[in-house]
Amino acid sequence: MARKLAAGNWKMNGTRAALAELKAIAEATATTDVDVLICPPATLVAAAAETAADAKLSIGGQDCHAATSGAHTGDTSAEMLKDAGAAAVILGHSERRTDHGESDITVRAKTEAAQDAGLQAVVCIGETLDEREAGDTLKVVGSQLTGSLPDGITGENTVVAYEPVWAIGTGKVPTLEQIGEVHDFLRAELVARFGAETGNAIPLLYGGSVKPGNAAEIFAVSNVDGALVGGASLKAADFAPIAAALAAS
Ligand SMILES: O=C(CO)COP(=O)(O)O
Repeated sequence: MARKLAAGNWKMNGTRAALAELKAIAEATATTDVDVLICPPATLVAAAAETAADAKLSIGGQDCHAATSGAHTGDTSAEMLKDAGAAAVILGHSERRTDHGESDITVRAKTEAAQDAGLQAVVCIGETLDEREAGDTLKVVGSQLTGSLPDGITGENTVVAYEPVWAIGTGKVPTLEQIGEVHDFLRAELVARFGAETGNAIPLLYGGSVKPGNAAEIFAVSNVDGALVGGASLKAADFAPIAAALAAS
């Protein structure tokens, strides 16, 4: 069985003032019986890790470079994130695949770098609306999964997040049947490639317009082990009920 994980992706939102909200999230989820991860922008990782030092909540980055160091202006290595107090890093988010042209090969190299640095990799995949309407969803996410995950991963160092691109920040959510179809498929693919023990231990998150009002029904879908939450992770009042719904599922 995979562990349950409520993860928040703050994207490019938040200055030091947002640390007060992080504290509120840590307090509001302190006794919630699921893993909780918040990924603030890189500028806040060190301060966030200090803020959450005594909390069970973990802090993660939103991207890392595949190299450990070197001439890569503007980039951050996995080792640097780890050094700043991060426990995890989101990789291959559709906004990075689109805005920065990241391919599965890039994401796979970053995933290896993250794991070498001792970070849990939260690897994101998901189809566009055109791909869904063409009936290609399983083909697309299957190929992203195969291409983005390196060999030798474990249920501790890897999380997979299914985020349909058309559901991100739009308020549109796939039907529960559509989510279930993809998650069951991903689970089967993971088990086929990594074996039953590892394949069943890798948490499968759903992401895309998860809110307090729809979280419980999404968490009831088979092979949904948690959520990667964008907008609703910015406020404790929204995020804490989502984590609570996961704990109750
Ligand atoms: O992209 C997401 C998380 O990585 C989802 O964002 P929203 O929850 O704002 O739709």
